[in-house]
Amino acid sequence: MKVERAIHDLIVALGEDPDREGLRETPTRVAKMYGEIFSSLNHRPEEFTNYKVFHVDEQPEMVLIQHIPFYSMCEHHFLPFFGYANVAYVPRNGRVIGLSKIPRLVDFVTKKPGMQERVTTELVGELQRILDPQGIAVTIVARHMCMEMRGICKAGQFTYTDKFTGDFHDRQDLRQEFLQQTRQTQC
Ligand SMILES: Nc1nc2c(ncn2[C@@H]2O[C@H](COP(=O)(O)OP(=O)(O)OP(=O)(O)O)[C@@H](O)[C@H]2O)c(=O)[nH]1
Ligand SMILES: [Zn+2]
Repeated sequence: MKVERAIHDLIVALGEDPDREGLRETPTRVAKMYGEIFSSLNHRPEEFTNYKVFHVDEQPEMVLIQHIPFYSMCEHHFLPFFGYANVAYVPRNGRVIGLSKIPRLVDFVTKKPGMQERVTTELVGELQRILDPQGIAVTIVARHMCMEMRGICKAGQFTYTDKFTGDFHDRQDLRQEFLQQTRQTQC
């Protein structure tokens, strides 16, 4: 209700007519939309991400989910930034999580106002907390609408961020394998 009222007031403040046909239901629609794209707000990570941990007797060198699409909103302008995340980890003592949980984690850290750097480090932080693996690699490539449709107005630029911990930080061969495997990723 508060968001609906705020959007109604915004429409008026922008000089539009909140009662014209196309805008009449807009406050309700936008409130519903924010509920969807900011669905991680007001959730503590621990309650949202208490995923089951499985054990495998023999573990692979790395588990990599690549090209995970995401949409988020920049906290500076409330405009979208979107792209792909690549997430890998080296299990410790055969401890793994369900594959679907990695894209779920990406959704969790992107469905709130944020910055690409924080999305990158929060992904690492959450995976560390859940699995305490021997190493984590995260790369993100994204386009930022606040740089494309306003301000500096440069379309088609890609912003790349990464973070490597543990084995991915210490072992160049492993990091190279990860980077080679994910090289094609664009948004
Ligand atoms: N580091 C970082 N910056 C971001 C991200 N998303 C948007 N920004 C930047 O946040 C900055 C906000 O800067 P301000 O100077 O306060 O805002 P502004 O006057 O609208 O800046 P301009 O975009 O340069 O017009 C801008 O430079 C944006 O490009 C992000 O994910 N990471
Ligand atoms: Zn922005």
